[in-house]
Amino acid sequence: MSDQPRRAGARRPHKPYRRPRRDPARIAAFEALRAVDERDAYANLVLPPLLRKAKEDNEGFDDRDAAFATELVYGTLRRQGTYDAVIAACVDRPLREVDPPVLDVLSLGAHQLLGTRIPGHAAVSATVELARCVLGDGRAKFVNAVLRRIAAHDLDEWLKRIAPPYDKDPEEHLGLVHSHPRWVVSALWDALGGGRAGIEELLEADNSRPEVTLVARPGRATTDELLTERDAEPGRWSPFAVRLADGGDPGNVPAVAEGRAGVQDEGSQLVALALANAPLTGPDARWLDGCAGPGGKAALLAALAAERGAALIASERQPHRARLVERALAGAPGRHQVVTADGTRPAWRPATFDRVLVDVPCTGLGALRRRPEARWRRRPEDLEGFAPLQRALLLQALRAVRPGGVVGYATCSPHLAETQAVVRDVLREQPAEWIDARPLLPGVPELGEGPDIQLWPHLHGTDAMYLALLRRPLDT
Ligand SMILES: C[S@@+](CC[C@H](N)C(=O)[O-])C[C@H]1O[C@@H](n2cnc3c(N)ncnc32)[C@H](O)[C@@H]1O
Repeated sequence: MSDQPRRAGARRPHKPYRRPRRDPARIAAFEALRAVDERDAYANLVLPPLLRKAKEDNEGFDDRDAAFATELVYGTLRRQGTYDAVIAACVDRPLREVDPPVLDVLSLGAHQLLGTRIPGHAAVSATVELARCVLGDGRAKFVNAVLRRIAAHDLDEWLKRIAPPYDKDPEEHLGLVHSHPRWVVSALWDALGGGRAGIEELLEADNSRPEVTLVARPGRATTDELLTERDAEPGRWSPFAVRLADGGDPGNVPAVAEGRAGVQDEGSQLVALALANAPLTGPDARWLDGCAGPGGKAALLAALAAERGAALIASERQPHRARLVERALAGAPGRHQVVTADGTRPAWRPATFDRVLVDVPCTGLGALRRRPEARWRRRPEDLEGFAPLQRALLLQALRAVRPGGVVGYATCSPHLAETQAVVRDVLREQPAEWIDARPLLPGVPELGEGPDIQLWPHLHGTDAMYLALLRRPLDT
């Protein structure tokens, strides 16, 4: 071969330059992924303003485009572990050496190819156009080459190639097939117990979109009123719950706009209900929500307390979250007050309350359906950060309740280090009677062996909420 530079005339004729086709939905999805990646943003917070902007800037950008962009972002983030392994098998360098924006475009392409019904050729060409818009023509060629390799197999075939056999390494297998970090698979399995079928159902439930559930706050709205909404169905377990089937927009429900109803997972409703219904002898006049922000459970507790003539104090350490609690309680019946206070250094005297809820800060491993990026951001070390706070909040709750009164310890994580381990440790320091919470939720199956309860997305359709109910002994 000649080492003379080729004359221009000998080159293949250039195709005329064509501007890349702009697809506002895919561009919004890419920008959301960048924000999640670059500045640890939350997808559910960054996406709505991006979609509003896409609507303003692009005539014809409609609700279907917005739904498509949302599906791309949530689907890509949820399945990121699987897609990363597939992409790694298709590039000739370690993934950490691939530019993050390029990786985001590849992940969006992988999701369209392996996780949607978009035909392969359309998924590749639309993603290459996106790459041309947001990365430039040079890197779009790399994207094109990688996507063609990904498109050579379907998801099942890729899973056979990237995941070890179940029998060889069950946790790694499940982590890759169901796109969860290995340590999360391990922790969820420890909490759930049982064999392969249950954990697989749970991991898949984490990858599904949760229904929108409303709460009709007692005394302010009724489920009958909410059931007049389009595609509304009664809740499965909570007497206050109404589910909005696909496409339901709570923003359009008048009772929600007026604060008489709210958006609240049924698991959270059941926690508030179980605490309110725990048997109590003696007065039942003062209730405390010690970790109230943003106020979902406080709003339901306030309504339940008002029915009984009890007063609620809703306490929250962070001032901006305390303001959210104020907003959630605005217009609520009965007596209630919001205070900004650190629950580990209480602003009230010991033995003040008849019922206390502490819904403690946690890893949120029970709400992975809602926060698609959370599973990749959390680290096992986070547990060590939460542990002392969770113990301190429960200990102070047991001191704040009067002898004979009831404390509810709740987390939105089923991790045993955040649930039973905390309760057991605190009970060694501050003895209390562990009440069987299961009879307080009649009709709700599979609540575990008791006395505490653990809800699960795959069994109950709720977040994986945990609740332990503890009664302070009369002689303390
Ligand atoms: C899981 S969230 C509570 C959710 C709330 N119960 C609801 O249903 O809307 C935990 C809350 O505890 C608050 N928190 C964290 N540390 C606290 C402390 N030391 N004292 C009181 N609240 C605290 C957090 O700011 C957060 O708002």
